[in-house]
Amino acid sequence: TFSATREKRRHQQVADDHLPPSPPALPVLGHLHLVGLLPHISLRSLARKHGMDLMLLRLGSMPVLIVSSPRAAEEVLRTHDHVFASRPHSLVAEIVLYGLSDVGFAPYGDYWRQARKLVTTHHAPAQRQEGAVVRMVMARIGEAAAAGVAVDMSDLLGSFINALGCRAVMGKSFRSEGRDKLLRELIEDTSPLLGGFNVEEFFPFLARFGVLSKVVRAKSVRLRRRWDELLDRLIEEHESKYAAVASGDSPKDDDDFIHVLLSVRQEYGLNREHMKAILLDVFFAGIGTASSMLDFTMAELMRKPHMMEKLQAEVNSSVPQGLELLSETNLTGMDYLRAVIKESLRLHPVAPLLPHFSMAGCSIDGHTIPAGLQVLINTWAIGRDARCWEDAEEFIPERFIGDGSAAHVNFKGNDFQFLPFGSGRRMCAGVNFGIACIELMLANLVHRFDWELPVG
Ligand code: HEM
Repeated sequence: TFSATREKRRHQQVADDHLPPSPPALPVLGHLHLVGLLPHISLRSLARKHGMDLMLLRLGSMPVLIVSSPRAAEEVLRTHDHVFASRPHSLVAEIVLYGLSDVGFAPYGDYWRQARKLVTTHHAPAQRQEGAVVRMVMARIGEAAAAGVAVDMSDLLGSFINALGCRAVMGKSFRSEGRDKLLRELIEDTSPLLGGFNVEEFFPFLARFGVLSKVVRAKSVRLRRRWDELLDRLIEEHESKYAAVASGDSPKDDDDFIHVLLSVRQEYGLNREHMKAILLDVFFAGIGTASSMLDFTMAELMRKPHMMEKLQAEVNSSVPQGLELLSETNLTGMDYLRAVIKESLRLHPVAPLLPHFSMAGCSIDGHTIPAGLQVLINTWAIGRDARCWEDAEEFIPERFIGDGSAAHVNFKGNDFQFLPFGSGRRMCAGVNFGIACIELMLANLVHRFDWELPVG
């Protein structure tokens, strides 16, 4: 028995020797104190010192693999995609997302596969709603411009994407009873909890005893109640309308996403909770991401007026004179517009750390990667990796066009130095819709108005 134990320890030692490198850790906290308020930035600094490709941290009691280079990201998202295609468990997501019945946080498996298929195949109605919403935003900017007052672009772009998302999901009733505002508030309150670095997630043994989890759990339960109130009402209204249309008592006038969910409910075996979780996903994934992305793009362009002018020249020369509102069909051949959006996604990815989870053990570059490991892919660091990008920290859209150094690089998940939508099985399910919204809005904003930062 003694020699068997010694042999086991020796094997363990050999396996540990092959783990990815780690910085020195503190007792209990591990490396948690090194993470800071902007984890993607501090993790890049740590990776530079301790493991440019892979680095193993212990955050509280949780081992977490940090992936910081395009090469290592390709190993995780392509070579071993089948191993890493799950998500780490999250206490908050479990409560807010109805036991992980959504797509984004669902563990890998049949439910996730079906829910993802549903979102990717049936989300299209949204694309037909854009015109009305763009018109609304342009009118609001027009009023501010006429009065000569500054506009809060973050607020305006947020409300644009919010309105678009609401219309796509809820249909024509999206503004009644201030639901669009309520939804925006709910998203703003939920995002920090769902997207945040909650300490409790790294101390599951404490959470089990209820030491740390009480506050987060209480907050999550309160949020979930508020979501329930809104989503139940929306679904019930749609159900009665859906029944009236099915019995021929009412004409079919709406093909929003809730209607789509109702129509495929049986086919996909969806219950009410599944529907609510999938709706939440579409709100979160679609609304927060696109508006933050537009925000960064406008900020970059206003800081570089010559690029703003170049973009305006491209847009103005491509559309018929006198056209007030551009639609998707006017956007063909706008290479600079696309390059500006790519460059903005490179420097400011909306999901700077992609969360994955290893379902089995594997080996990467001779390192042992155990099963059950949380993985964070630092797409922010990868998009600024000086080994793949010239003047990596500079905003230079030209790199993506003509004979620019990244002219061939795309965000479809095949170029691992550029992962704004991820790659592999868990890649974003709304790339085309997201990009279409951003292109349309940006083109309209620069076509219709001249922009500058207010003094100071
Ligand atoms: C500019 C806009 C958007 C950006 C930058 C973006 C980015 C991302 C990223 C980085 C991921 C994680 C990928 C990974 O873990 O490897 C993701 C996942 C996801 N996105 Fe998007 N997204 C955008 C818009 C949308 C829209 C409009 C939808 C609406 C349907 C959407 C639906 C999803 C879903 C459902 C997932 C989870 C996929 C899964 O876990 O299987 N996204 N997105």
